Amino acid sequence: VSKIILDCDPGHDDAVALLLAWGSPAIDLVAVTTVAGNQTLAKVTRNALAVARVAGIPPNTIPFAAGADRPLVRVQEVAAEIHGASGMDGPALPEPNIELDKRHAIDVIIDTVMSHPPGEITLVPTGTLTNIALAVRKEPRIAERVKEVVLMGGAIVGGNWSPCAEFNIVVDPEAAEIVFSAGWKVVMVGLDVTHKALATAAVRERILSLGTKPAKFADELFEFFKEAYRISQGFDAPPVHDPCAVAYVIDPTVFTLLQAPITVETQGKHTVGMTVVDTRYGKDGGADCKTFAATGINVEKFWDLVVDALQRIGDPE
Ligand SMILES: Nc1ccc([C@@H]2N[C@H](CO)[C@@H](O)[C@H]2O)cc1
Ligand SMILES: [Ca+2]
Repeated sequence: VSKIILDCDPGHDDAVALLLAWGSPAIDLVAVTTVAGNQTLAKVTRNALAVARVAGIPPNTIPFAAGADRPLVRVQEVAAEIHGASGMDGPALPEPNIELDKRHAIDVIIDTVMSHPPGEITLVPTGTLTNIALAVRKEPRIAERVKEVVLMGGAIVGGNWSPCAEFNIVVDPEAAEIVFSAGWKVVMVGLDVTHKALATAAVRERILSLGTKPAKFADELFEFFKEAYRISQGFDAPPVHDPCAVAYVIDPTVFTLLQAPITVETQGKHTVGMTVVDTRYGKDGGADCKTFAATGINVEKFWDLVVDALQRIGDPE
């Protein structure tokens, strides 16, 4: 069982990542932290607590903590055209029943990592990397204590916020550069694979047939996400990015990886936020390469994990 901290900005797909992490028997969700990204910090935090209620996460079990409310250097950008004004438009959101932890998210991350043996905690960021960058700057020792960082973000080729930059990276590229160069193992689950994790009609039928409230909630998320993605990016079905990072932790064989140096462009006029994956060094990425990029995904196995997790969550209320 993998112990993870989910650092997220719910976000329709972050919500599915949280449901997957909570429902999967292969994951021990030890903390949830939020970061400004898809929407403002207040909105994504409220959304995270609403998803926790849907998932039936009992109060006083897992710390939920809010983190950075803006990027390190640049002006905050949100993705309202995809996630709506609330950050999770579509389903009615239940009232939260979990009180936020008093600590800042980065202190929950640091305290959790430093209080567990080395190599036990996996960080799973599915939003901007502001919290992760601040945490490793405040307590550099987490870089050698964390098992690995498995993040949804970036792309080997392409982008969704510019022709060559993905939202989570480009909104805070300075934070991303800190994370990719901190010395810990980083697995980048980027658009190359997440754009294949589509919530098609068949997938939604499978999920709805579970007949539970969390399944219905997920389908209502997909309905809004589908329309937003159709209008803004011309997709027939919405790519559900964030649960791909959690799925990698559950079963790495669902993905194929490329070991290669990855750096983040922070100066480019046309290329800022690009994750530059250096494929010149062949299969092991050259000496002491700690960064990996996902190149392939078994989409059927991915959705099996999501359906299984929702099935195990059942109907908590
Ligand atoms: N257009 C768009 C913008 C942001 C996101 C969010 N950022 C990542 C994908 O770019 C995911 O974490 C998702 O929550 C998705 C689509
Ligand atoms: Ca996200």
